[in-house]
Amino acid sequence: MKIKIKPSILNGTIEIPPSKSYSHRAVIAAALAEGGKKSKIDNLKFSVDITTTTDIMENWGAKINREESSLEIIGNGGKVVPKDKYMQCNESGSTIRFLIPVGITSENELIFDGKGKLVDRPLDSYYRIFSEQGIFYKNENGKLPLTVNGKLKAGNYEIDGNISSQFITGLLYALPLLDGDSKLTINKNLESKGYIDLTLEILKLAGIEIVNNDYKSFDIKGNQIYRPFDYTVEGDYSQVAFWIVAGIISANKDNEVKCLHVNKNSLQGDREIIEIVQRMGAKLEISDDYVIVKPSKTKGTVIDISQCPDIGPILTVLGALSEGETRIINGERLRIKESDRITSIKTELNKLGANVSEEGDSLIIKGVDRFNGGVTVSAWNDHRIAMSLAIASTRCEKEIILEEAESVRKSYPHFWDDFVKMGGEIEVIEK
Ligand SMILES: O=C(O)C1=C[C@@H](OP(=O)(O)O)[C@@H](O)[C@H](O)C1
Ligand SMILES: C=C(OP(=O)(O)O)C(=O)O
Repeated sequence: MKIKIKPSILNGTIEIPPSKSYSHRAVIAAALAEGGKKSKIDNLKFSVDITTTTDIMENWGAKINREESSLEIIGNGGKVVPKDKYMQCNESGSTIRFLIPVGITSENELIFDGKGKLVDRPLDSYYRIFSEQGIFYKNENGKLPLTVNGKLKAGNYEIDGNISSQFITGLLYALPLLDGDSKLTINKNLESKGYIDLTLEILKLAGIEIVNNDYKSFDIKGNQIYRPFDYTVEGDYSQVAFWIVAGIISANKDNEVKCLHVNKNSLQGDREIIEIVQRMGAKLEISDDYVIVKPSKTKGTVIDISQCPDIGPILTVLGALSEGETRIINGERLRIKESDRITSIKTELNKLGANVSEEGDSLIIKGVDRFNGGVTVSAWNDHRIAMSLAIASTRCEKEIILEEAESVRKSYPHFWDDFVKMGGEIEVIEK
């Protein structure tokens, strides 16, 4: 979809959508629970990624009743018996990396497929385990589809912590279901650590016991049983980041953007957005479950993005409109998301008139007063790039055309409705 976005001033109150990361985890844990009793998950939105995970868990034997923004699940008792061995993971890294090990906690032949950049996103950490355990797997040139045939064995596992935390989450979900005890050791630096906290929180809620040895290793007893639970998903810090930046860069100093469902005490790693923008000089009013953002003059800073990669693109927008230089460092993992987010955000913001360059895995951003706009930009089929450019458009002099605007459906399908509700002006040029 191609849309025209007119420069506009965003203002008002926004309901932040539920956390995608918590939603995946809650659906999977509830779907693995002992049968009979229902789990209920409230405040769930069916983005493409969450629908993808839910569909697979249904295929694997969970009984699922979907409402508009909630879900009731009767679990499969921790035994994965697929109705169909083909799993379409679409573009969701979380889905495929969480579910590969879970799928082979029972002896199975499974085909995992994907779309877009997921076809190439790394899965080597699992291939190494398959080779060690003699589990059959096949993929052409290292790309999806991937066929796996076998069953995981309890024992010692090792994962590098600096590629994707999603492998660790996948194993933390799978290993409790195996016949014996396991130990998962994390080599190298653990990045995206906050996501492991979310995993441990939901596993605990489902009655799964894991001993966390300071994130260096995890002891996991086998033969554990997932218990049903009721759970309400909290607001998504990766998404609130867009609205926080929208409020900060607003050209009208009397504006206010109020973001609802923002848990002050959240374990989400992207909560870092609050501290980072405050450090840059943003004026925020923070309550237990909402944040009010006032337009503020911000100053460049150094941002280590290794623990909160998903807010990298929108922080680049803020840096590009802040005084002086902003450096976003340690961004290696940004390159293996839905797009290479270092290159995609740099390229598109520079088309608008920003001054962003790449230096290794860092973004070096020299602030400008405003963007020119008046050009066509692409979302690179990446939801976070689409939303970042939408927010950037509010400080353009001229309207912009955004290609692949539909990519927001991956995590935030009603983003454009919210954008318009907040005062944004868009026109669909090509469906
Ligand atoms: O576990 C999760 O829910 C996620 C982990 C992160 O990935 P990495 O650990 O690969 O950085 C993040 O980028 C992704 O959007 C969601
Ligand atoms: C990288 C993301 O998700 P995933 O890894 O689940 O595809 C994201 O939502 O930005």
